[in-house]
Amino acid sequence: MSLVLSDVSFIAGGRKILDKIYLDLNPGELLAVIGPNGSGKSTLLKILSGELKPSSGHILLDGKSLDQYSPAELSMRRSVLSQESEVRFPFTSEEVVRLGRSGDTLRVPKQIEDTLVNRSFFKVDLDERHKQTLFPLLSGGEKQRSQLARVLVQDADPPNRQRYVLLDEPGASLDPNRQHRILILASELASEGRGVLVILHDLNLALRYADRVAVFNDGKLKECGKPEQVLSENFVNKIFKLRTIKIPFPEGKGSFLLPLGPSEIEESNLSHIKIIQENFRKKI
Ligand SMILES: Nc1ncnc2c1ncn2[C@@H]1O[C@H](COP(=O)(O)OP(=O)(O)OP(=O)(O)O)[C@@H](O)[C@H]1O
Repeated sequence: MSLVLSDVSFIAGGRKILDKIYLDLNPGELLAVIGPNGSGKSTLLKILSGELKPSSGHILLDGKSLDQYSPAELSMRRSVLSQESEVRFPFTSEEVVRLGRSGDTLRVPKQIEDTLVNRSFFKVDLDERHKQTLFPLLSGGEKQRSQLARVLVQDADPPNRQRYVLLDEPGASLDPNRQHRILILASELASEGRGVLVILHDLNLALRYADRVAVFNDGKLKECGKPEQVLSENFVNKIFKLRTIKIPFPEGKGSFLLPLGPSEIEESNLSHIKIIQENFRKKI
């Protein structure tokens, strides 16, 4: 049982946006997808969710081709947070969240739906005031958390639990505290048995929370593996053109990447950075 991309390419506007991708998302894991702007991450998510059809290749959802599922069947198996989260209608935040259960196959008695809605709002740290606020009047971070609550509300208790949760930059508008909390929430969803894919730009969130990281560049999957192994200083420099220092936490509890600046910085401007780097290394 998994969500598998096999030899998937996507061509649009005369360009290969995704090039022969093999990737799987397994129940119980948090997979971070990272890569520079325009590297194909959101396109990948749209293909995995069934929103876009690949130009070639196959997608298998629990052993069956994705296009053999009806939209209603798909909505019971996977939930999706896309990058675009604007709502143009004058809906309250609560009305937007309830849309997450509007599919025929997701209908439940009102009392159960209310419990799911309240639980989802609680998980994303939104209260009664936010619920009743018109969506367009919410702050950017509140809109993003409402949309995440809409994704969470699609999920029910076993046996109707979603198998796969696909999140495109869920922390993009969030403050640093909430960025961590969203990743903790994503980890919990994974530890309850779901396969969770999260597109991220913060390499340190990937290092800290992901079980695996898939790195895209120019439409190609460059690496996929344990974040600690994949995200070396050299690799990050090569893919993101970003100089970093990798600093280990004590007692082998992972590490984080200290960003120093774009690799285009002239060597002569790096003397102070080299001193910081040396000092760190001496301390550790
Ligand atoms: N339908 C399309 N027609 C033409 N070009 C497209 C189409 N869809 C995506 N692209 C292009 O494909 C590239 C990858 O887009 P995508 O949104 O997948 O990148 P991304 O890695 O998610 O970027 P970001 O980090 O900026 O969100 C971009 O250059 C985009 O303009």
